[in-house]
Parts: sequence; C-alpha cells; structure tokens
Amino acid sequence: MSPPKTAGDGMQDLRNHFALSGLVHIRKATVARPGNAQAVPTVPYWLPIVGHLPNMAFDADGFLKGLRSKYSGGIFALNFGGATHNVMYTPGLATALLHQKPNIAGSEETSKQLMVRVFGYPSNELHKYEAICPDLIACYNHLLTEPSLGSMVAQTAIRLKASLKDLVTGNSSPVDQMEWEKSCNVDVTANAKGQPVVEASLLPLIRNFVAHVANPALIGSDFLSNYPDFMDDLWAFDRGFLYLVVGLPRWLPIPSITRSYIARKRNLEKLEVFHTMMERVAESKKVEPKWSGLDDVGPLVKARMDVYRSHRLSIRARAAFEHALLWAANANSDVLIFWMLTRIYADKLLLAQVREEIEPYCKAVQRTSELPIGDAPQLDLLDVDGLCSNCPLLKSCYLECLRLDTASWSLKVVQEDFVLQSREKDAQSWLLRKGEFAHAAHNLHNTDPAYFDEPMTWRADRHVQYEDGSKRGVAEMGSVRPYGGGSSMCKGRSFAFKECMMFTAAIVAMWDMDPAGGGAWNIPRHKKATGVYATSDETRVCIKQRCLEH
Ligand code: HEM
Repeated sequence: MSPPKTAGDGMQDLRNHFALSGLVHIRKATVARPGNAQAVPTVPYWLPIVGHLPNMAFDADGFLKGLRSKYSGGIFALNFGGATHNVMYTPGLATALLHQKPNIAGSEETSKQLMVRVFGYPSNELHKYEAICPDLIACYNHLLTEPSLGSMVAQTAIRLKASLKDLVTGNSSPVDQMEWEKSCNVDVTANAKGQPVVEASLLPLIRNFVAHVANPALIGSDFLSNYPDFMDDLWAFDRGFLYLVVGLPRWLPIPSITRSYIARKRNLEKLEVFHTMMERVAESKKVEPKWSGLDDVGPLVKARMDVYRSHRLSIRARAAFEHALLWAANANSDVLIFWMLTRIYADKLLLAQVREEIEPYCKAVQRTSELPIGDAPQLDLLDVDGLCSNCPLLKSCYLECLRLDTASWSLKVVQEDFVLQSREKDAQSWLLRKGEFAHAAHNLHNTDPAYFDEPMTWRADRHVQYEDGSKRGVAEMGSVRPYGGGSSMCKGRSFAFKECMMFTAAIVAMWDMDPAGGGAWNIPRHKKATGVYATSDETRVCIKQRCLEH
C-alpha cells in the first residue's frame, strides 16, 4: 500500500502514525500463542477505523487476490470500521471454520439482522425469531430429502416440458407474449437466410423463464399467476441487496437503493395477501376464486405454515420469511443457468458434444401433421436422474460455472476465543478472538492457481475424471464450495443441482442461439453480487427452434 502523496510536516506526522500502526499489526502477526496457535496476520492499513474499506470499495477483487499471494498461510485479517475480519481461503481452514459449533462461531445474529434489515421482518417480533428458527430449519428437510425433493423436481420437470416450446413465442406484442418474455426486449425479425428468429436479451429471458417454471414447486401456481410482476421486483430488490445489508437508508441519492426499498415493499404486500389466503384455507374459510388453487403449494411452504401458526406469527413476519426463501431460491440458480447456457452456446463444438451426451435423457421432437398448422415442438424425453448421473460433461459445465461464476462467502461471528486448524498434517493453527468476524472466501479458493491450472480460464471438461482407464467419466465438486458448509449450508443445493441440469439440457435440446448481429459470443463481464455473479453487459441473442427430428 502506498502512503498518502501529500507533502508537509503535519502530513509527515500523520504518515508516520499510519506507518507505525501498520508496523504494529505486522509485529502482532508474528507473536506466537500458547499451543503454537498464532495470531492471524493483520494486513497493514493507513486509515484508522475506516481500515480496508477503501481498498474493498475501489477494487475488492484485485485487492483480495493480491493478499492471497502475499499471505500464503491461507488466512489474513482485515479491518472494516474498526472490527477485525479474518478472511480464509484454503479448503482446510474453510472446512474447519464451517464445522465449528454455533456457540463458538455462528451466523445466527447475522441472519437475524439480515431478516430485519434486508427482508423486512418486523423488529417488534424479534422475540419470536429465536424460538421459531429451529422449527423452520427442520422444515428444510423437505428441500433436501425424499419424497418431497423428488416431488418438487418432478413437478418442475412437468412444467418445464409444457413451457419449453414457449421460451420465445415469436409474438411481438407484449399482450400475446409469455410473462418471461415481457422484460427482455423481444424483437421479432429474420436471419440472413430469411428464417424467422426472435431477438431477445438473454439474462432477463432465462432468469424469468426459470423463475416462472420452477417457483410453483415452492409457492404453488396461484402466486405468480396473480402477481406476474413479482419477479421483476425481486430482481430490482436484488440489485440493491448489498446496500440493504450494510443498512444504507432509502433517501440516499442512489437509484438502486430507492428501487430496492420500493420493490421490497411491493413484494411484502403480495406475500401478505398470499399468507392471508393460506391462513383462510387453514381455517377452512372461503378464499377469492383467484386463490382457489392453493392446494398445489409445495411441501416446504406448507410445512412452514404449520410452524407459523403454532408460533402465532403475524402475517407480515410470515411474508418476510417467504421473501427470504424466494430470494434464496432465485437469486443464484436462475442466473447460474444463464451462465451455463452462455458458455455452452458460445462454443459450437462444446454445444454439439453436450447435445450428443444428453440425447438419451433429454430429447426434443416435432411430430409431422397432416393439418395446415403443424404440431408444436415438444420435449419427448426429460429424465432428470439420467442427466444428473450420466452426463459428466454437462455436470462439469455446471461445476465450472459454480467455480468461476460465483463469489460465495460464508460469514461467522466468533462467539468465544478459539483455535482454528485445518486437518492436514502439521497444519498451522490460528487464534481467533471473541467479537471478530470470520469469512470463508470460497471464490478466493476457486481462482487460486495453487489449486486450479489457469484458474481464470473456463474449461468445460475441467472436472471430468476417468477412473482406472475407464471410458466413462465422472464429474465431482472437489474442493469447490459454492453452497457454503456446516449448519448454514445452502438448503436448496440438491434442488439447485437438478434444476440447473434440467433447464440447461432442455433449452439446449430445443433451441438454437447466436449473437444478435452475428460474430462471436462475448462472455459478459462479472458484476458483484451475493452468490452467483450478475452482469451489467447485455447479451442480445437471436433464438430459433432447432431443426428437430420428426
Ligand atoms: C446455484 C444455486 C445456488 C447457490 C450457489 C446457493 C448458495 C447459497 C449459499 C452460499 C448460502 C449460504 C451458506 C452459508 O451461509 O454458509 C445459501 C443459503 C441458502 N440457500 Fe442457496 N444457493 C443456490 C440455490 C438455492 C435454491 C434453488 C434454494 C431453494 C430452493 C436455496 C435455498 C437456500 C436457503 C433456504 C438458504 C439459507 C440456509 C440457512 O441459513 O440455514 N438455494 N445458498
């Protein structure tokens, strides 16, 4: 870090002071602790209190990657606003942190703050929060285990089969378009061969398509039918998410903050109506006709209803919990599918290989017809288990996107002094102190050249391995941890895996895509987000139906 570039005695004093504080931190790093546990090396900083916040605001990615090469022990400590944040990036240390008991290093307090600050949980019901959490966590079994997981996946596959032919309809008027087409600036045009094609912005198209098809397995079909604009507000909310996390107020002149607050308000109002109707159903009272299909609400949300009722939770608090669930269910997987598709379509050879691999499990056809208007194309076959178990190249694409297109961090608050040590032989142990923060920075590991050859290159088959000369490859997650770990590990990970595999395979099987205006695909640049990276670059594509078998 370079000192302030200003002359003068006063400034020199200031410089000496900051330099000294840097030295103090370097010294502290080298002092050995009882039992060989060392203090975590503190990265020097110039500005007391503010600490490393300017470095993070200016270029977080470059700053952290630089520290990774400098602090080869796998851990370093930063100062944000006077608080110590220990950042670790080796799999051994991350695992050791994530498996600490919550009373040693937990995230409960942070989750509670997030629920209030970000998702709109009413602060006057915080006394019920701790009591209800274990019961709500128990409900996540419905997302992770059979038979509920299987039934959610099967329901989603049925909806996907039914909707795929309408990914783009070719209708230029929004009145006739599907909900997912309405916010992706559709333009109906013709390609160089004079064939009709639909030009659209890929990210909004894909994430809205996935959301409209997959969310009914969680919240039932009435919710998005009655509130088709809910997803647009969820994305607006998501864009301001990080501002809400740090508690920036609504009146600041930053448009994405204001939009995020407005979107949250609208989303909570919709979820309150949903919960009012669910409560009426539970009391066997009549509901409005447009809510007559609530019996297809998914097993997880139904189980949560029982918990809300037994704890006498207000409708507003229930809405906030569902807001958090719907955000978690969409913010990452819907966007990851966009990255998978972009990267597969960008490489014609890879696209052909993926199509060949998935064909026994996912096949689109168009039947011939004697009638003047032919049958619509359809997915003849969608075997989700087959795709997940027998398509190592597609799975490797999913894993490679998780490695390179996500920036997950797991955050814990240290509740008691403890010694953190990886299980590797002769691993150095580190002393973490009560009141400090501990972050497992999974993305720093994912791009670490010590673990991945040419780490910034996206390689489709990077994760495929062949055992003992076998021709049949397998793709495994390895040390990549996009879903966090320990007790707070992502509860939707099993559903997300199947969701990403089935949507990517189905779209690839039925549709062709090329960059609008011709030329090569440009992979959009990453933009900071909470898990899977977003992007501000627009990917305009021409989409047309593949020439399918009859
Ligand atoms: C590619 C897709 C996804 C990624 C990368 C992802 C990632 C994550 C991460 C990093 C966490 C925090 C873990 C921690 O604190 O250690 C998390 C939490 C969570 N995720 Fe996911 N997620 C994905 C998809 C989903 C889906 C589809 C659902 C629901 C259907 C879901 C539901 C949840 C829930 C409920 C939590 C909170 C768990 C808790 O606090 O106990 N996620 N996810």
